[in-house]
Amino acid sequence: MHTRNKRLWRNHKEGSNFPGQHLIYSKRLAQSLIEMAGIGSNDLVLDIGAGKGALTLPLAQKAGRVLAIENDPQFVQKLRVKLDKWSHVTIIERDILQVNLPRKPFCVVASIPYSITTPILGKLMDQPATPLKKALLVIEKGAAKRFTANPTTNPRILKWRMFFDLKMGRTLSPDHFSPPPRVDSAVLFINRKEKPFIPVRGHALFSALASHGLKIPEWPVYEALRGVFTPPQISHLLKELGIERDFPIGWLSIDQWATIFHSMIRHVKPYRWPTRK
Ligand SMILES: C[S@@+](CC[C@H](N)C(=O)[O-])C[C@H]1O[C@@H](n2cnc3c(N)ncnc32)[C@H](O)[C@@H]1O
Repeated sequence: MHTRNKRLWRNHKEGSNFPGQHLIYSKRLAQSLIEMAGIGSNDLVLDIGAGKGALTLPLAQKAGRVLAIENDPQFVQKLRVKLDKWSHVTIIERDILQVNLPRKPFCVVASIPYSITTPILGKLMDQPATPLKKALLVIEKGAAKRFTANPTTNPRILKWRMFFDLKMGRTLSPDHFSPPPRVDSAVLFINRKEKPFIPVRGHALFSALASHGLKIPEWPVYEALRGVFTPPQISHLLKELGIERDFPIGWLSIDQWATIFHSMIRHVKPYRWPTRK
């Protein structure tokens, strides 16, 4: 058997029965992902779904501190053996969705379980006060496209993008993983904006505004926001946005959403502001 096929077969046999355990087997790929992430010796880095440590070990060589989170006991055992001598690596045997995130600034470099991609991203970005600096995630390519689409009609993604830049990087074909997933994967970069588009304390109000406005994304902006802005305020807003009266709300850019939010704070009486149902 060809060496690579042998390795694939061995990994396949050793892998547990849980779906989503598609392990990176190329050291070169792991190394290049970590280089792309730009991790340095002062960084605290989370490896979410550490598996057998494909990313954890090279991360340990670069980062100041690594938290490797993995909920499969067999993989955790392997991680403990592999990372025994690295005292700045902590292995956390838990479901990532139950883990308390660090209170000080941290980065993430991870090839995550695809089935819980949105909950993981939510955990990292729903509360913009969470001190996430940046992340490089390997996720399903379709999901990476959805999170980075412009425009987006998803209020949750819109809110994330008030605080973070989301960019899609290189595509990774299934043969980069063992066992290979059925779909292409891609790198997703998340970087905290130097200056957020809206203040952190306004994030819940922004969510309410975006959910209210995007109930029917095909609606024109004036129609979709009628319950919040008065007719004269809408006319003023359309000028500020540089759009025609019948422009569909679902076509607005991230910047235009920030403009709507600021215009609401400045001109609309608080009793008219939308609240999250
Ligand atoms: C796509 S694999 C990646 C493994 C490793 N990072 C690699 O690249 O080789 C995802 C890993 O997440 C783990 N995992 C799945 N659900 C998890 C959860 N809720 N919390 C923590 N780890 C989880 C799986 O056991 C698996 O090891």
